[in-house]
Order: sequence, then C-alpha cells, then structure tokens
Amino acid sequence: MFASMTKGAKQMIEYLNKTVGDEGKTFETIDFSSNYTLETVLICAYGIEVKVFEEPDSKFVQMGKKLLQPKPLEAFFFYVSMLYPKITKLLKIRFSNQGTSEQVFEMIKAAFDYRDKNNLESKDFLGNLAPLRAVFGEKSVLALAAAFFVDGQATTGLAMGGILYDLAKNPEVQQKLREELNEYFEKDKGQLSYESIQEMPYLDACFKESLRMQPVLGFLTKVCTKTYTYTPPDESHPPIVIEKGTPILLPIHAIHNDPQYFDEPSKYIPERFMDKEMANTKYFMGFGNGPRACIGRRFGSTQVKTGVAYLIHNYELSLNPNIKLSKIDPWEFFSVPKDGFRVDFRKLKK
Ligand code: HEM
Repeated sequence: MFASMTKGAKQMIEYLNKTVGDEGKTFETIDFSSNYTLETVLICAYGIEVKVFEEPDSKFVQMGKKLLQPKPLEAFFFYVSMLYPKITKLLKIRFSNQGTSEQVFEMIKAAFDYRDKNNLESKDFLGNLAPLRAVFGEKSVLALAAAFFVDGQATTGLAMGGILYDLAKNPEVQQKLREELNEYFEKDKGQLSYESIQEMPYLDACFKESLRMQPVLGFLTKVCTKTYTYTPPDESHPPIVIEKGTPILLPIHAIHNDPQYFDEPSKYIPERFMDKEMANTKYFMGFGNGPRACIGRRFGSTQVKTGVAYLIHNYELSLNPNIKLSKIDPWEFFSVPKDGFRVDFRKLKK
C-alpha cells in the first residue's frame, strides 16, 4: 500500500514538473491536495489507477469534488443527524449528495464485478471485503467500501491543503522541514521508506500543528453513555448533570485554539509538539478521542505526510501576495475559506 502512495506522490511531482514553468504557478492547495489523495485512495483501496492530475474532468475527480462540497441544506441535515440520530433514521434524512453517493456505489460495484468475472483475488481492501458480501449482503459491504472513498480522500485532502498553506505562510518552518526531509531522502537514496515517514519528528510536528490550528472537523460528536455530573471550575456555576443518552458536541477547534491548553495558539509553532508531554496531550484531538476516534489515522497521516514530503523536497511554496484569504462560510460543512488557500509553487534548483 505504501508503494502506491509513493507512486501517487511521484506522479504529483511529475505533473508539477510538466506544468510549473520557471516563473512558478499558483494552486489552490485543497483542490491540489485532494487530487493527490483521490489518486492514492483509488489505487490503495480499489485498485483503480487514474492519473487524476492529468484528467481533471474525469468522473472520479468530479465525484471527489462534489463530496467535498455538500450543499448548505445537506450540511444542515448532517448537524441534525448528529444531534437527533433517531429522527434522522425515522424520516430517512440523508445529508450526502444522493447522485454522487450512487456514483461512488456504482464505481465500487463495477470494481467488484470485474474482479468476480475475471476470478481476480487480491489481498487489498476490496479483496478483504469481497467474501463479506455473502455474510452481510452486497449493499452493506458497498456502503462500507464507499465510506473509505469519503473518509479516505476528503479529510486527507483538507488536512494536506491546510499544511501546505501553513508552510507557505511560515517560510522558516518550511525550510527547517526541508532540511529534515533532505537528510532522510539522502539516507533512503531518493525514495523515502515507510519507516522514515513514520520517524521524521519535524514532519510529524508540522502535521499536528496544522491540525491543531485548523482541525478538519471543528467539533466531535459523542453520546453520553453513563450519567455524569460535571463540576465547572468556576464555583459560581452549579454542577451540571449530563444524562445518559445526551448527544454532546465537543468543540475541538475552540479547545485547540485556547491559550489555557496551547501557548500562543494563533502562532504556528510546530516545535510545541516536539516536547514529549505536548506530543501526547489529551487536548489535541485532530483525530478525535475515545473508542470512536478515527480508525484511518495511520493511513491518513501516512498519505498526507508522504505527499507533503515529496512536495517540500522538490518545490518551494509561498503565499501569493495578490490574493487575499476569503472568509469562512458558516454554512459550509467543512470550515475552510470560501476560495480555499492560494499558494505559489516554485521548483527548487538542485
Ligand atoms: C488526516 C486525515 C484524517 C483526519 C484529520 C480525520 C479525522 C477524524 C475525526 C476528527 C474523527 C472523529 C473522531 C471522534 O469522534 O472521536 C474521525 C472519525 C473517523 N474517521 Fe477519520 N480522519 C482522517 C482520515 C481518515 C481516513 C483515511 C479514514 C478511512 C480510511 C478515516 C475514517 C474514519 C472513520 C470510519 C471514522 C468514524 C469512527 C467511528 O465512529 O468509530 N479517517 N476522523
């Protein structure tokens, strides 16, 4: 699987080498990163090879984009479904774009059918799911396989887009990261190993710091499983009883940006996560917390770190001075600026 990610990262660099001239080129980083994460998810999860950067109009790219931009009403239903899951079930409310979801189902069904027809057995994600169709039914397995498409590429595209913006905004951090990357690329003779991706401390710190400042999900949704009495630190507030079954929204964006938990929260300081205690702080919840924390953490972070590593090793990123950051639309599902993050890419001279 890591070989497929590396392939995706190399294809991304090949595309840039072809399209970015000497004067550089501006990209919207979420769009750009989502192309890379889409390409790697298609190959890693479904064994489908598409040169996403070369084919921006392909149906796969269009599906990925639509899933990233639910309409305001769909976002509204998503919040309703979190707070009142029973009503949502009862009224059969859906928050995802129906047409797009059907296309994703069709794509996965076609991949299953092709493998069945040609007696192809594979040890990848779809290969492991294939026998479960007989146990849980085709529809359930298709839904599970489709969840990988949404979770595996939309979240990672947003996370990577955010890091690229932070690195462009903080050139000294970018240079420090590049020095670490150069060292590891040299040690691994030009192609980073899986172990190196997991090991690089500054790459990990930059990744966490970006997710701290701008978590992909602004809040976590939980349900209280045991009645609990919370005593607020301010004694003038009476204790609060949280009944079993109460839906809870945990505002992680606010916690991540609270000086009580992170010093100078509005500053991009990856070094804070180099500290052993901070590296494991419970107040960092970029991948959630508790028994329902993100199950794709390892896949997602490896995918993002690999893309960032190849990019920063080969290209210098800077903020385009003529483009202002647009406002975050409160009606949007994910909290990103309306026009994304516009960043200039310039090839490094080696
Ligand atoms: C950088 C990338 C990613 C980020 C920042 C991220 C973040 C999150 C967050 C914050 C949650 C909520 C956890 C909670 O409520 O405690 C979550 C849940 C989840 N994530 Fe991710 N995720 C990422 C990548 C992925 C990938 C690649 C997959 C699948 C391949 C995935 C699958 C899931 C699933 C299935 C859940 C729900 C888990 C459950 O309810 O038990 N995620 N993720």
